[in-house]
Order: sequence, then structure tokens, then C-alpha cells
Amino acid sequence: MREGPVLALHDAAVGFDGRTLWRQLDLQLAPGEFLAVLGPNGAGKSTLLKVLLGLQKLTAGTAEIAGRPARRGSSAVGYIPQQHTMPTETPLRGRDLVALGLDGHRFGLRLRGRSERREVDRLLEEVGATEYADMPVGLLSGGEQQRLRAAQALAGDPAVLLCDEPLHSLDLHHQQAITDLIQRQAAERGAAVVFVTHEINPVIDHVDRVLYFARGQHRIGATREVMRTSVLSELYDAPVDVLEHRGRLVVMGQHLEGHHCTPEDERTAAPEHDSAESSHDGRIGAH
Ligand SMILES: Nc1ncnc2c1ncn2[C@@H]1O[C@H](COP(=O)(O)OP(=O)(O)OP(=O)(O)O)[C@@H](O)[C@H]1O
Repeated sequence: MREGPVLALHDAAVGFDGRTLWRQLDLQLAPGEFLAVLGPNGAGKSTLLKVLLGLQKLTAGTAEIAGRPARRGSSAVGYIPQQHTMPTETPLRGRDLVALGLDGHRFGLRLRGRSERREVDRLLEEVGATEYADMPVGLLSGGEQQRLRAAQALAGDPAVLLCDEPLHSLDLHHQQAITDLIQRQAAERGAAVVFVTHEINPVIDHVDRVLYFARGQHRIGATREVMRTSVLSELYDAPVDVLEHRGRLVVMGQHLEGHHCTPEDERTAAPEHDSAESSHDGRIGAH
């Protein structure tokens, strides 16, 4: 297991054209820690991932991965991008896409071919993609392509796994399978996970902390510290209700853009007892 923080942001800020998306972000993730990143559309969740991928500069502060400034092409980072459909004519098979995620330097010259193939087969098996591994990726469904992207991100055993709505377009069974896979990467291989999502419930049992962005502000803390009526109403500066039913959380509010519930959730949710007053001074458990 790796030691020390594998991801660190200090007093970080980002913005475009004079508009600040978020600022004063202090965050350290230990190996194996699972962070869910939530917030409405345009709050800056994907931009956080771009910063950690070295694709977007901060306007203030620092971002480090495995003790070094975040940079493009770091082998310490695995990335599952937002789902987009690949063109039909993409000249890659499923297994080629996964192999692209492997860091070739880890394999000796002679062993490379065989070890790589074995590792790719293992990853394909893990995401349930063995069956279509030799098909051209452009002919696969959106969900099948997404499972391959997950396998690619896990290849090379990254210290930090960045996931941008990785469950989007997956059916329930594969949502569960991919979530379990990411969780195992954290628990067994010590990867710190940054998981951008509009829906906390599929990962609620795995999440150690939540980072919630809204209106240029943020809160960080344990799920039930942050996902509360009082805390989110303060963050949005408007009434927001957090309801809980059988361990599932539903966030409701008229002005929420990227809301967190499905019609089914709304029908089944019952009010949470949010009696505990927050004792924070604007940030919760930020560390
Ligand atoms: N390179 C850029 N130049 C200018 N504005 C940008 C750039 N990249 C992102 N933005 C803007 O920053 C804001 C945040 O974008 P981002 O993709 O991080 O949001 P998000 O929280 O991931 O949203 P969503 O939930 O819709 O995916 C948006 O208003 C977007 O238009």
C-alpha cells in the first residue's frame, strides 16, 4: 500500500474569463480514499479533473499527484472520461483500447507481449468485456465502450483514479460491476478515487468523503455531514431538502440544475430528521 497523500490541492482556484469557478480548495487524499464530487451543472467538477490531469491551469494554489505537480500523461493517473460515443470507423478493437492504458515501461522487452496480453485479458474479464474484446470499438454500444474505458483507466495500476460520471449510460448491473471494480482498486491496490457524479446513491456505501461544489463555494466532509438540508441550503443560499429513505439520499430544490434524484426516488423518499445543527464555520471537515 502506498504511503502519504497521493493527491494534494492547496489553496487552489480556477476560473475562466474573469469568472472564478471555485477557490480556496484544500484537499488531500490518502491512498485508498474514495471521494465523490457533486454539484450542479457548470459548477466545475470536470474542471477539477482537468486540473488533476494537467490539462487545466489553476489561477491560484497548487495541485500535486504522488508528490509532483499535476501534469499531462502522468502514469500515476488513470482516467475514465465522460461517456461519448466513438466513431463507427475507429480503427481499434476493444482489447487495443485497454492496452493503450498500460505503461509499457513496466514490462521487460521479452515479457512485454505475453504479460501485456495477460493483463489486458484480466482487465477485460474484470469489466465483463471479454466477449466483445476483438470487435471494433466503434460498433459497440455506449455502455460497452464505457466498460472498456474503465478497464483502460485501471491498466497500469494508477495511484489516482479520476472518474467523470463513469456510470452514465450503464445499466444497473454494470453500474454495480464498475462501481465494485473502482472500489476494489481503492481498497486492494490503494488507489485514491475522485468520482464525479450527479447521483451519490450508487456509490454511497464506498464513499469516504464528499466534495460538493455550488455557486463558487464548496464543502468537504463525510457524506452525511455534507448531504444535509442545512448544509446544502447554506451552500446554495436557497431552500434545499435532503431526504433519506432506506439509506438512499435524495436532494430536492426548485433551482437545482444537476439534481440528484430520479422520479422513482422522489416517490419513495421520506423526510430525513435533520435536527443536528451544523457547527461549522462555512467549511465542514475540510482537510
Ligand atoms: N476552457 C474553458 N474556457 C472557458 N470556459 C470553460 C472552459 N472549460 C470549462 N468552462 C466553463 O466552466 C464551467 C464549469 O465546467 P465543468 O465542465 O467543470 O462543469 P461540471 O460541474 O463538470 O458540469 P456538468 O455537471 O454539466 O458536467 C462551465 O460553465 C464551462 O462552460
